[in-house]
Amino acid sequence: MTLVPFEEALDRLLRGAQPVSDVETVAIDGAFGRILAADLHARRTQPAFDASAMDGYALRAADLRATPCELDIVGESAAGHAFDGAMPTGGAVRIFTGAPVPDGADAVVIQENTERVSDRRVRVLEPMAAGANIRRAGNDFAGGDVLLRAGLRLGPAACALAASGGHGALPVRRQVRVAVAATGDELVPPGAMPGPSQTVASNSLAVAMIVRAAGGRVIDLGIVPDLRDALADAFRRARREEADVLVTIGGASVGDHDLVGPVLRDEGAKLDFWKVAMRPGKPLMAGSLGPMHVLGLPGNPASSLVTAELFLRPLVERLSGLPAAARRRKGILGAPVRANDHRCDFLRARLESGEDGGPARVVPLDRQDSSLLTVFARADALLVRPAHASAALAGSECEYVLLSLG
Ligand SMILES: Nc1nc2c(c(=O)[nH]1)N[C@H]1C(S)=C(S)[C@@H](COP(=O)(O)OP(=O)(O)OC[C@H]3O[C@@H](n4cnc5c(N)ncnc54)[C@H](O)[C@@H]3O)O[C@H]1N2
Ligand code: MOO
Repeated sequence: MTLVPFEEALDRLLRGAQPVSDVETVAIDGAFGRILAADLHARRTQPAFDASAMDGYALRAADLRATPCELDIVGESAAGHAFDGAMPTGGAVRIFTGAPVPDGADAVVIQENTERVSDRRVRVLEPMAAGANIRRAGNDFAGGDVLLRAGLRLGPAACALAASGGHGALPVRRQVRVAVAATGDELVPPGAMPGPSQTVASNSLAVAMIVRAAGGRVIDLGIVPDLRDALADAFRRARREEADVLVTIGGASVGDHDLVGPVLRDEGAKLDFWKVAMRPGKPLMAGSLGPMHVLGLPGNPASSLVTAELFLRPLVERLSGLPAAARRRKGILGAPVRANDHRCDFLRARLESGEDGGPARVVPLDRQDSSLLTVFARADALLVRPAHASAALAGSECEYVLLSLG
């Protein structure tokens, strides 16, 4: 197979992805990061009453014609404990932030602008306008208002608004299920000490985190040895568990033990492309196995992580029904770069803040070998060098992709 250009590969992958439509209800404290499945209406009005915005005294602005002037304190209104009576002319009610403004009062004077004359009397030092320091009922929202629109990914403030609007549970789209299999006889799980000729399955851990950052749920297929039967079993398990996406890591190249492609074909997968004109990540594989999307990531650590960021993450977002995130940004090259060949390069790079809030300086890190996690862990971004790009000097414009949590 010839190398598919990067943009075309991404486009082909995403074009075939239909968002999941199943809806479920989750308790609001578990809704962070989930996607709202329907417009959410307020079940109540907030504030439900005219509320004081300050600590001070509720009064009638018209009673302050000549200041300083003294008013009779006729009671108290605290948050959670309203003043029951009506406030007479010339009266004042001691009031605290968030407390209901008593009937008859139309302004709140902050206590710094008063002097307490006695238990029963307060002197107001300055005149004030009606409405001052009062938050009107419905100032934030009224019952029936649309608080949040379907399709929104729920963050802390949106969940707080939903709770304030009277909701304890929310309708959300079900999470996209992503089965992740690390393949290779040499792999041991994180935390275990590898024996001779072994290494730690570090990629699957990071890929799972990228899936979760994109809003997906991980089905961990563990470490699968380079054996046809074991791979076939893992792929069948992914289907049984109704994964939307099957991700394999490693075994994607052309070696005798690179069995992911052959076993996928035996299991009936249709491979759309294998090998993309990009560096790292050339042996990336994409296709489908029944209703499941299949993405075979190359095993080298940087290759796995770059392809997970650039293909898996947008795929999970698309299947979740999220709008395409614009993660490409323009920056300024922080070091000169060579002319590029036919593979689009994604160089691990550090970001430095730009002058006067301008675009960031993108500094490619020294070593770009695809096995280097030390380099990746220092990177905030991937500097994009398109196929056949000419050499560029420090200070010229460039494009970069922000990494997860970067
Ligand atoms: N003759 C050729 N050889 C290779 C080519 C090629 O075109 N012709 N392409 C190279 C490129 S580019 C890449 S990328 C790698 C991809 O190889 P595989 O996807 O088959 O990966 P493996 O051989 O299984 O592993 C490569 C490397 O990564 C380590 N690995 C694998 N899985 C994990 C994991 N889950 N966590 C951490 N490390 C992992 C593995 O131990 C190997 O060291 O192929 C080149 N070869
Ligand atoms: O693509 Mo490989 O990913 O160059 O190491």
